[in-house]
Amino acid sequence: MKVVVNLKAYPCDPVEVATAAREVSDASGVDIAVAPQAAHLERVAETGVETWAQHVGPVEHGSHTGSTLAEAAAEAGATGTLLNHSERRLKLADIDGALDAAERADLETCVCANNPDQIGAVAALGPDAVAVEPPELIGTGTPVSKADPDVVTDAVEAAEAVDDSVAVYCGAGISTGEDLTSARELGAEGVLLASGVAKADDPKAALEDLVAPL
Ligand SMILES: O=C(CO)COP(=O)(O)O
Repeated sequence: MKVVVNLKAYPCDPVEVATAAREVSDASGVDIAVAPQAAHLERVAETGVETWAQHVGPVEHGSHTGSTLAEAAAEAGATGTLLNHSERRLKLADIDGALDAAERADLETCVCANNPDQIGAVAALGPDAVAVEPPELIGTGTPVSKADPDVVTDAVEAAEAVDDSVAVYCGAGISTGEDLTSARELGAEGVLLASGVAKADDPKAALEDLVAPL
């Protein structure tokens, strides 16, 4: 199972979370990536943790003020990127352009989507992974794997029908080892989570709990 910890714009210490993630990943052998704010990519990458951008734009070098250039994210140490997060929605053409940008910069990609139909559509664009995250469960602490397990199994089916080489992750409300195990039993190959770690009093303990059953 892959674990991607999205720090969003939460007021946590990105280096503390990244260091904890690297230590837990090293101790457990579980692949854990951290996606901080773009301005924190370099400091997070310096901890040695697998570092992802939260977004890159469908742009090349040029006149694109305020964009996140895939090459700049890679130079800062990112090796992957989320795209089309529910809080950073893109038009289909821009997802396609951002995937091209990520490929140019050699970034692993995970395209998020709200539901299984959208998962099928974005899987067709050829990302490395897709992640189904029902927006109404994001940040609630109620895991998608319990509240809406069909969303996960239907997303796995939808992606497989289009391209079975695309990994399927799920997210929203995931915070415990039990949530992770249920996600795996439903066919997910990874999870995306945020508040369960970024808002935890002890992010390292939260990560240890998360990977304990693996
Ligand atoms: O949006 C998410 C991960 O990208 C999920 O957020 P929560 O883990 O806070 O529900």
